[in-house]
Amino acid sequence: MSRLAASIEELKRNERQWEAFNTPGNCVVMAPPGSGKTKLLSTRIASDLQVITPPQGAAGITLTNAAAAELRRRVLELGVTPRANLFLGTVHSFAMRQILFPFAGVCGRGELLTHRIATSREKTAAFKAAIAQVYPSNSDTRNVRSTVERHRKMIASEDEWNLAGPRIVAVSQAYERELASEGLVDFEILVTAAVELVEGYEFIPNLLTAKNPSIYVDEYQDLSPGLDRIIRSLCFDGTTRSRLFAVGDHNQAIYGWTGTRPELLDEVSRHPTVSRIELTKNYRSAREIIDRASRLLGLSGIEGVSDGGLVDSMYCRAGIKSQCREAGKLAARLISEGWPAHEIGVLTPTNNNAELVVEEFRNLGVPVSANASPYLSTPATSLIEKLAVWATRQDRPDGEFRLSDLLSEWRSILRAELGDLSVDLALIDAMKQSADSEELAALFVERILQSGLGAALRDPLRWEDSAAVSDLLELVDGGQLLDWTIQTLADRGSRTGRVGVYTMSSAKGLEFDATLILGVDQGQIPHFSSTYNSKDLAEDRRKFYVAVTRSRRRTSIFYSGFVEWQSGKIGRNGPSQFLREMGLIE
Ligand SMILES: Nc1ncnc2c1ncn2[C@@H]1O[C@H](COP(=O)(O)OP(=O)(O)OP(=O)(O)O)[C@@H](O)[C@H]1O
Repeated sequence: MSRLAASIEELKRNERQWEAFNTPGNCVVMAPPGSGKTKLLSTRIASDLQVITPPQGAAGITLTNAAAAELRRRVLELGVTPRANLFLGTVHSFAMRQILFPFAGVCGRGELLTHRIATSREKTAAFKAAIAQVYPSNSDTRNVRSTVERHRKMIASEDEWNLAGPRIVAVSQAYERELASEGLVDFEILVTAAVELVEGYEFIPNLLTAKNPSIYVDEYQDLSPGLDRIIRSLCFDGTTRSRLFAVGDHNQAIYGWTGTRPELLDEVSRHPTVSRIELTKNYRSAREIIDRASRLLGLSGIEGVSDGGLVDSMYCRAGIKSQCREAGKLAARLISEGWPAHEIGVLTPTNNNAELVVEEFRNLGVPVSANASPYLSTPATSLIEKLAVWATRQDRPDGEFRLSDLLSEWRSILRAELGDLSVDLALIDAMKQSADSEELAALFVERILQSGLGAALRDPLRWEDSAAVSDLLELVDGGQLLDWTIQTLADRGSRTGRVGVYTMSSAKGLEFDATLILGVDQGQIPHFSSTYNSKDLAEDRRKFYVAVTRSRRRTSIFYSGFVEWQSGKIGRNGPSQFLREMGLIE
């Protein structure tokens, strides 16, 4: 039996999954963690592609590069061969590849394609200049940037901008002027332009729906309002329409700070043309994990398929470092008992905490791989990390990545012509020069850029990659990561045989046998700034719910009763209220 047939057989055994799989028109599936949303989506894409013939194709869209990579992996695993017109990627890349790149020029917005995406440092400089133009020098401007960014991300209406105030509007305009004067754009400018094109020119949705008779969306609850508008234009509003198959869970909406509204999923599921299907069976987590997590959100009725499981909490009196140590000891014990190291995930509230975990685990001799990253994970940055793994292990033929696989990723990013061996040779030459694992990461990244990646990133279609690699280079070349070596990069690329360390947000969509969650102290989780606002508190609770539901068999939670802030201040507010809500402490 083929993998696709086997997956379909599994769906058949779950009445609701089967109903969703066979829904002919628009369908929105709402379901809890581990209930097979991504499985359903990938099986449906693979199955539909058997009858969608070129030149028509399909678009599978999700929010982050990590989620897009996972969707692509699952679809290809079901026997689908990559083909032109099969788009599996992020919403941002959909907006760029399918809307701006083909249509911006003919709609008088061609300048967008000649601009470059600003790096983090360039955006910070533009904001600084914009704020200085609008606010007197002694003003408290701490929240100005985040307010402007939230409004820009949500493509705020005129009323919403007016509510924020004239100075916020002025900063936003000055910021865009600053970027434009340097020939730069950011993601929000591009997404807003894509929305304007789709909504303003009828021929664009007509052509897009002809090209993509079906549109599949994973994690709909995380789409920003602008991207929700693009999907609606294509699936509900036009004279021609794509069929929508979307999955999501409003209880896992964790990007509200970016202007996302979890209600959008509910709204789209109630559209008159949509069949709304709710799943209730969690295939991932054992009973105890489902029950404790459900208490957190006051949920009931989630079925499970396996009994048992463990959720426990550990008090570590000496603060976050002692939490890291205790978690390291527990991980070492689990590994010695036979739990695969890569099936243990350590989740932290912040990047800084994740770095502490890596340090402490290394001291204890626990193999560890850091995944929380201060730069965006995209195909190009993750290839650089994998190349670092290969460069540091080239003398060992049993290394984690085969050179042939890396070369094929390299060729795909460089869009190399078949038979052009010079691109392979340039990379192999760069690898040969990178044999010293203690060499600075900046030199390694520069070398990879000069070997062809730099030229490839000038292609406007590689805009996300280009921005992410520029961020990475800024950080290792004089920024916060100046001391990184090739080995540090390699430690991020290598997962096999290592405990993975993630921030709570970056672990979304992943699953582990055991999850160790650190820093669960009031002020940090929930964050003190969220405790004044019921909406923010609800989002922090959902973020913690996502963390707790990553595990199959064991969730262990670490706390100290106080938080040590980077400023040196200590906030003594006891353990997280969520531990009490889950019934783990009195
Ligand atoms: N009908 C089924 N039969 C057997 N296993 C299933 C079935 N549906 C899902 N699973 C398994 O359950 C696990 C969780 O599935 P999946 O990752 O698709 O869930 P999800 O709803 O996308 O989770 P999350 O929202 O937490 O990311 C996977 O290991 C998947 O193979």
